[in-house]
Amino acid sequence: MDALKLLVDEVRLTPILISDPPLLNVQGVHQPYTPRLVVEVITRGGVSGLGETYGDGVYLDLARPLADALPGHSVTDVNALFALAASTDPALTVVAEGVDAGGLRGVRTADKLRLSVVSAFETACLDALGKTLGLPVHALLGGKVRDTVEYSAYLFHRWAAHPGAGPTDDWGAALDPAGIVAQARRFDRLHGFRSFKLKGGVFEPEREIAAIRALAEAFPGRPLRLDPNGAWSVETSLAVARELKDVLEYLEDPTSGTAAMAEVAARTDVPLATNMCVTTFEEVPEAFAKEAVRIVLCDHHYWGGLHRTRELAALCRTYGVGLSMHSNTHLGISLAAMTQVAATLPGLHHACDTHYPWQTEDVVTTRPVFRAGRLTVSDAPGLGVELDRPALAALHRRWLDDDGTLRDRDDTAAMHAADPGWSPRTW
Ligand SMILES: O=C([O-])C(=O)C[C@H](O)[C@@H](O)C(=O)[O-]
Ligand SMILES: [Mg+2]
Repeated sequence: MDALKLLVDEVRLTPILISDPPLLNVQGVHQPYTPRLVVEVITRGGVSGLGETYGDGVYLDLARPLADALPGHSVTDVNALFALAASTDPALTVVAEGVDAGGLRGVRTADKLRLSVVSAFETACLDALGKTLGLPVHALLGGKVRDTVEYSAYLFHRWAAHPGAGPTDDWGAALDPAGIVAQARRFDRLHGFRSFKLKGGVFEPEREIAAIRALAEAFPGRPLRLDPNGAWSVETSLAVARELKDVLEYLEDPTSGTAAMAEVAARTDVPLATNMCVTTFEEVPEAFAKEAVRIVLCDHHYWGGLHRTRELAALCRTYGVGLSMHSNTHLGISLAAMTQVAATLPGLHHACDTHYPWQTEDVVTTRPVFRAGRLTVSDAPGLGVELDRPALAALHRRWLDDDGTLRDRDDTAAMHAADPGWSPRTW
């Protein structure tokens, strides 16, 4: 193997806007179109590797200088990406810290944003390396321990249509327990998902408890999760846990922050999971010491890539904490990366989240097919996906044509289109 062929020759960044249904969450409603960034790394050997991450302006500001700095580095050198990203980071001082409006991903820090950018570059480098060597990405991570990866259905309260213009679909509204059960039945029929996660924090807890109860009745014995993204007080969380203790696989981020999660955890037997209070390695020691969570949702976008996802998995294994996987709105490149890394994690005992079934547009040539809620782990070189260049160009054109309103995801702003006085609620 000629090592020179593994040097990065060019990096292409393509911001896109993809259609998204009017899914409701504690922060508001999904915009009709949401930004994603496609990262393409081309080696001197002429091989192209793909990665995907958040596409809002703050991510683009971090991605552009990293893309400029990467040529000349080897796609084998993924550990060096972190230092390279830090050294080329122009935005550190201007990133506002606080709660991320769109992503519901816990406290927002410049570091987390940078890791999410690095993750797409790491994935692209591993894809290029795998394609060059004729090996799947899972082989570069030490090999798969399973041939299929299980995903769960991601249920949302939702409107039938976006207010004003926007993409449409035939799912209809789901605003009550019957609507959620109908949605679950359709997911079950279409994709065979065994477990169901309901996005909560939208309506008063009683209505969401009723939706979970209705699911338990419609699908006896199936794993059920409820995730209000930290919208409840400690007492409300405990009341919900009491009501649903016999049917929940886990309760995800019922309340905000490690201290409050630890208080809930100490007073209920329902396992608590998180993708909000443990989102960085720095947050792990306190959360594990306080036994605030029994399950951490990994996410290669948050944690800085596929290798770091494996590091998180090792930590969880060490401390007897379970592992699941989080998902935000994403396309087929990220789904392939999620599946490749999930295939290598021995301690992954919960079905992974994925928004993918809600996404009708993609930049890969072949849509992955869920069978019995599972994806087969690809053994093709790299991630096993190919870029659909005309689709990428069309979605990029949409991004170019946008006047800037949709280029930064803001679920609260999207909600204001329907209800100008709306503000996020807590119970
Ligand atoms: O906590 C979670 O599972 C998420 O934040 C997933 C997504 O961000 C979801 O809630 C959304 O996009 O509305
Ligand atoms: Mg969550």
